[in-house]
Amino acid sequence: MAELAFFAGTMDSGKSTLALQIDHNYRRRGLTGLIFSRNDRAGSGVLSSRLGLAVAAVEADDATNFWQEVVTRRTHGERVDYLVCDEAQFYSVAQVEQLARLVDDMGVDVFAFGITTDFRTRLFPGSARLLELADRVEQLQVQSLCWCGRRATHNARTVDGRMVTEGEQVVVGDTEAEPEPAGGVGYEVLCRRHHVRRETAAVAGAAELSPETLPLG
Ligand SMILES: Nc1ncnc2c1ncn2[C@@H]1O[C@H](COP(=O)(O)OP(=O)(O)O)[C@@H](O)[C@H]1O
Ligand SMILES: Cc1cn([C@H]2C[C@H](O)[C@@H](COP(=O)(O)O)O2)c(=O)[nH]c1=O
Repeated sequence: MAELAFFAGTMDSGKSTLALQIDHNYRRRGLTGLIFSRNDRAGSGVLSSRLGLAVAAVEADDATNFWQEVVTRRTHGERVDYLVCDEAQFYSVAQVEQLARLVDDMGVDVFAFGITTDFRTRLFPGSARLLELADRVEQLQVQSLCWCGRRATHNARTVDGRMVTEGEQVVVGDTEAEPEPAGGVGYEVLCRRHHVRRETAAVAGAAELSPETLPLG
């Protein structure tokens, strides 16, 4: 039975890596899939992992109709067994509904990957619809950590190391640029406690995990 699976996690939790692995394993077994991404940090038409791997992807945008993409290909004799959909938080509600229809009416497996909430802890519309419609929601097993050592559960947007709470919902960026480009936007994953307090690593003066702050228990 085909399914719509949503793999959710904070930034930097290994979603794109898992997307590449799933695609690799399905391809090795002779299945044929399509990879979609939207606004990947590495540029347009690519799905990239921080582990260094990247593959070509179809760039989704506002005009993309996933249902039509598959119908057109199948009409031309192409096989489409599954879709890998990265950065799915940026998909529209209608696009997520197209993905669900592909599962139900065409038997296409859909693996979607994305962050659930934005820098203000609000659900992205695409992620909200995925949570509502998915057959299976999986939290990533790799824990990303807050500077204090707790599991990171929230995404903070930073400017000059300080957490900001105003701005557009969508601003492409990375957690790895340290410090982020002058005046530019960066991201940092935090536990809820430090997200609420707006306490980033820079504000706390924590360059790395300290044994004194790390709750090892
Ligand atoms: N140099 C490295 N060595 C080992 N693992 C790394 C390295 N750099 C990044 N990673 C792993 O890659 C993960 C981020 O993977 P990625 O797929 O890019 O995340 P996401 O798509 O969720 O933002 C990190 O949590 C870490 O586990
Ligand atoms: C929190 C938050 C993130 N983004 C952007 C930043 C990145 O480009 C992607 C997440 O990519 P990742 O592969 O999961 O690291 O989302 C955003 O636009 N708005 C936000 O609030």
